[in-house]
Amino acid sequence: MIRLDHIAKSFGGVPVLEDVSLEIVSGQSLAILGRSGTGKSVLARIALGLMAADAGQVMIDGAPMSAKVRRGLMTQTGVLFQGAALFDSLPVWENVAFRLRHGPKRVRRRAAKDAALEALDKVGLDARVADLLPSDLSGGMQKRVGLARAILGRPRLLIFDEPNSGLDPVTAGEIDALIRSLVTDLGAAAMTITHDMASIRAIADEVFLLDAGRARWQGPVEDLDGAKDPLLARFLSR
Ligand SMILES: Nc1ncnc2c1ncn2[C@@H]1O[C@H](COP(=O)(O)OP(=O)(O)OP(=O)(O)O)[C@@H](O)[C@H]1O
Repeated sequence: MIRLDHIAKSFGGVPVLEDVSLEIVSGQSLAILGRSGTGKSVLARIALGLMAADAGQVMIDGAPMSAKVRRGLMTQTGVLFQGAALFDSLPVWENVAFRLRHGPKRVRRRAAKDAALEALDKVGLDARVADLLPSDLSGGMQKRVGLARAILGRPRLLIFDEPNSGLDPVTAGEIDALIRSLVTDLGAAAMTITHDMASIRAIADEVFLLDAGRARWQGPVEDLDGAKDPLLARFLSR
C-alpha cells in the first residue's frame, strides 16, 4: 500500500533521516521505534505527503507521491496524533465526523451523526457519549474518540503517533487491543510510532528501529526477543 524508498531529510543542514526504506502492505501493522528526536514524526509526515523529502520517494499503491496522489491518500487515511487532538468546543460526534462535515464532499448533519455513532460503537463508546464535550471524558475515552475519528470512512492507511501517551498501563493495554482489532477489521496498512514495547507486542507485525537516520533493526515482532542489537535490548529491558 505504502512504500518509502531511500528517504532523506535535513533541517538547516542537520540530517534527521539519511536513508530510510520501508514498506507496509494492506493488513500489516508496522511499529516505528526510536529514541526521542530521531525523526519518527518527520517520517510519518513524509509518508502522508505533508512534508517533502529531500531525497527518495514515497510510493502509494505503486504510484509516486504527487499532489493528486496526496489528495487521494488524504481521503483514505486515518490519523491519531499524540494526545487525541480533539476540538474542545465541539461535541464528541462532531469531532468524529469532522471530515464529513468540513471536507470537500459535505455530508448532511443527520448522516454525519449516524456515521459518527457507528464509528463510536466500533471503539466501544455508546450513543450517550456522542453529545458530550471532550472535556467531559476520561483520557482513555478521549483516545477512543480519536480512534473513532481515525477509522471513520474505513481508511486504507492508519497512522498512530504515540497512541498511548498519558494513559495508565491498563487503559493503554485496552487501547492497544482496540487498535489491533480495528487494523485487522479494516485490513488497513498501519504505522504506529511508539516507545512502548508492550504496545509494540500488542499492535505490531513488524518493527522498525530508527536510529541516526537509518534502520538500525527491522524485523517481525516475534524476532524481537532473539535480537542482538544493544539499542534494541535497552528498549526491551524497560
Ligand atoms: N519543521 C521542522 N523544522 C525544523 N526542524 C524540525 C522540524 N520538524 C522536526 N524537526 C527536527 O527533526 C528532529 C526529529 O523530530 P521528530 O519530531 O520527528 O522526532 P521524534 O522521533 O518523533 O521525537 P519524539 O519521540 O520526541 O516525538 C528534531 O530534532 C526536530 O527538532
